[in-house]
Amino acid sequence: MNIALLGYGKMGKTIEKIATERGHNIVLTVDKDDTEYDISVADIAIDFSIPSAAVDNITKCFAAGVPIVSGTTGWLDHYDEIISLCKEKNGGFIYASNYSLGVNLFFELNKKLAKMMHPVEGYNIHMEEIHHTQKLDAPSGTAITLAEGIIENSAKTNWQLDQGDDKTIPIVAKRIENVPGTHTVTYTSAVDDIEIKHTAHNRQGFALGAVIAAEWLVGKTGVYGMKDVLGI
Ligand SMILES: NC(=O)C1=CN([C@@H]2O[C@H](COP(=O)(O)OP(=O)(O)OC[C@H]3O[C@@H](n4cnc5c(N)ncnc54)[C@H](OP(=O)(O)O)[C@@H]3O)[C@@H](O)[C@H]2O)C=CC1
Ligand SMILES: O=C(O)C1=N[C@H](C(=O)O)C[C@H](O)C1
Repeated sequence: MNIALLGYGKMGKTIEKIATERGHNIVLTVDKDDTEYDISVADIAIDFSIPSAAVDNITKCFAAGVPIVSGTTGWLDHYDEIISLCKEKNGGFIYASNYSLGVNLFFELNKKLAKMMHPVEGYNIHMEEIHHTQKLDAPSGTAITLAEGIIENSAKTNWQLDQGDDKTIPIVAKRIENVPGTHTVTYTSAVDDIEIKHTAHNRQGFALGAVIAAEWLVGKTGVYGMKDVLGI
């Protein structure tokens, strides 16, 4: 598979290593200053860039008929318009806030726990995410997906940074040097806590998941998620 990497930073470089080990070719890498390039040299694009570049990068892929695996977070205000554009252009698209197998299992566990806790009285929920200090968006995309999983399965209707109430899940976002990504969901009562936590030790799980998603998406059209890729 010939891959274009849109965003050649920490994730782009980790994906390059794993994709090459799996026998793929990186035919194009794009960073901030690369404005003139031909994306159609690639069978598939993988975007791990920055929030303000994601929509433009995805749009260019649809225009060129190149399916795209989108990993960049912090652009979801434009999600609905991107999905409409994908359908209009008959593009191929996967977005996941987190491509690691472990986090995708954690997403399912989180939904099941929220469903179990829904009828139980006396517990308050809060979430915490910790990432490295270069991260541009807060809360993390993964934290937003976790919050959405709780909202689908409880009486909560929204999330907010730092503050919560009966309807609102509070998410605390911490930035600490070199942390790849840690997410915790805690239910607290007067007598105990129930806590589920995912800790990424490095970026390899995210990168491997993105390459597996690209292998799955290549040659397809339509809008998909990691549940489709992993069959969970
Ligand atoms: N879904 C998932 O599983 C994961 C998602 N992420 C997300 O991926 C994104 C990237 O993370 P990470 O690699 O750590 O970040 P980095 O800052 O290390 O890399 C981002 C790269 O994007 C480049 N860039 C800037 N503008 C553009 C543009 N217009 N087109 C293409 N590339 C551009 C930057 O170039 P320059 O340095 O020249 O500015 C930089 O090399 C973030 O949004 C992060 O939240 C991260 C890990 C996992
Ligand atoms: O910026 C990061 O590094 C990460 N971003 C993603 C997110 O916003 O959830 C995924 C992972 O946690 C690492």
